[in-house]
Amino acid sequence: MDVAVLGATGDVGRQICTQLVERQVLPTTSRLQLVGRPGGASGRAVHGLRADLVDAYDEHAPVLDVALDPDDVVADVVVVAAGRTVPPRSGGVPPSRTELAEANAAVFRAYADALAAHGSGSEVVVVVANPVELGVAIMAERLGRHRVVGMGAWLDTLRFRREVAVQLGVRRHRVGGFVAGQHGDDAVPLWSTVRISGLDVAERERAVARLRGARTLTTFPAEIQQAKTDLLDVAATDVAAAFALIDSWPPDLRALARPWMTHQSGAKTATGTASATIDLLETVLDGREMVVAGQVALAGEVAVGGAPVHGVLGVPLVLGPEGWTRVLLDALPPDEDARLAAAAGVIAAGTAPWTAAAEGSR
Ligand SMILES: NC(=O)c1ccc[n+]([C@@H]2O[C@H](COP(=O)([O-])OP(=O)(O)OC[C@H]3O[C@@H](n4cnc5c(N)ncnc54)[C@H](O)[C@@H]3O)[C@@H](O)[C@H]2O)c1
Repeated sequence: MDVAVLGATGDVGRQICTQLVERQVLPTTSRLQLVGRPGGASGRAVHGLRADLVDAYDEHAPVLDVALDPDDVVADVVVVAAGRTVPPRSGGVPPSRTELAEANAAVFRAYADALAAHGSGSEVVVVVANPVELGVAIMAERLGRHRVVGMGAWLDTLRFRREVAVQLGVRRHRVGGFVAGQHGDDAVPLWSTVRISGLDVAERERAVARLRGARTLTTFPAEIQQAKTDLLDVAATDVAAAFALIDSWPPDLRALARPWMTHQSGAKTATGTASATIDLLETVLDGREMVVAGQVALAGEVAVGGAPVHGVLGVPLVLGPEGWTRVLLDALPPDEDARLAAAAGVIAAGTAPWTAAAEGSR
């Protein structure tokens, strides 16, 4: 199986390529295509990245190949890490959400059109670039919705599991449970899906109640906004104190606040993002099925707020070699259902201007 990484020389793309090779996810007979864009800095750097990876990992590296034209992308699995990113607040005037969406919609469209025209018709696409939901919407329209998965919800899920695990004093692999919704402020930690290996139902319910206290998700959006304000305030003079402050918060808030602060610190979140992406790639490449969370284009498989969702939403799902097959979401408690409905609304509003229906009406 071959993999192509679009935006290979970006911070996230480079980490994905490095981890793919270093962790020997691909056999030496497979091909890893490093995709840059012609004319820009990445068009030059992508050749250098290839040489650097060979330098480091020649003994076990897959065949490394460079492509600069979307029409030349050939792979069984395509990772979309190309596009603009939101700079930290200290990095000048950030692009608005609309500007970011406009810029990256063009990138998503260019690669999706090329894959639709020249691809095998069976590539699985993992969207990393933001807005993840927009990438999924645009690529799913052109390539078929079951072949396209956004990885933001899986990254959010791993972060949430880690924070729950830390609080319980256990390792992350003993904690299950998912984060759904939108990647970003409208992520929805599904506390009702939390499982802790070794604990029976009653013990788990007691443990979760202890972790959550009296809070529900009703106040979660306000808590996130307050957390950001407080962190910017503290980090203005002491970044270490800002991270220490996060440690004093409950697990679901920490799961969102810590990566946000990491990005604000200037370190970015490339390593964790790449590692979560590799999880999904390993699943697809291995030919096995795994329950993960991901942003996918739904066609009514899930109902939130009493209405079926026809659009992109992060949900727990079964991922396999041909993409995602099923959503795994039982009836939710009212606070989770309401937050998920709100997230679906935010995503629908954010993707609508760039979907085929909107293009057709221009
Ligand atoms: N889903 C997640 O959990 C998650 C986490 C972190 C970052 N991200 C997103 O991943 C994306 C990449 O982040 P980064 O930190 O690597 O950014 P970066 O600026 O370091 O790299 C961006 C890459 O995209 C390429 N690129 C930009 N515009 C392009 C275009 N028009 N055509 C082709 N290539 C283009 C650049 O050449 C560069 O290689 C961003 O959208 C970021 O928001 C997502």
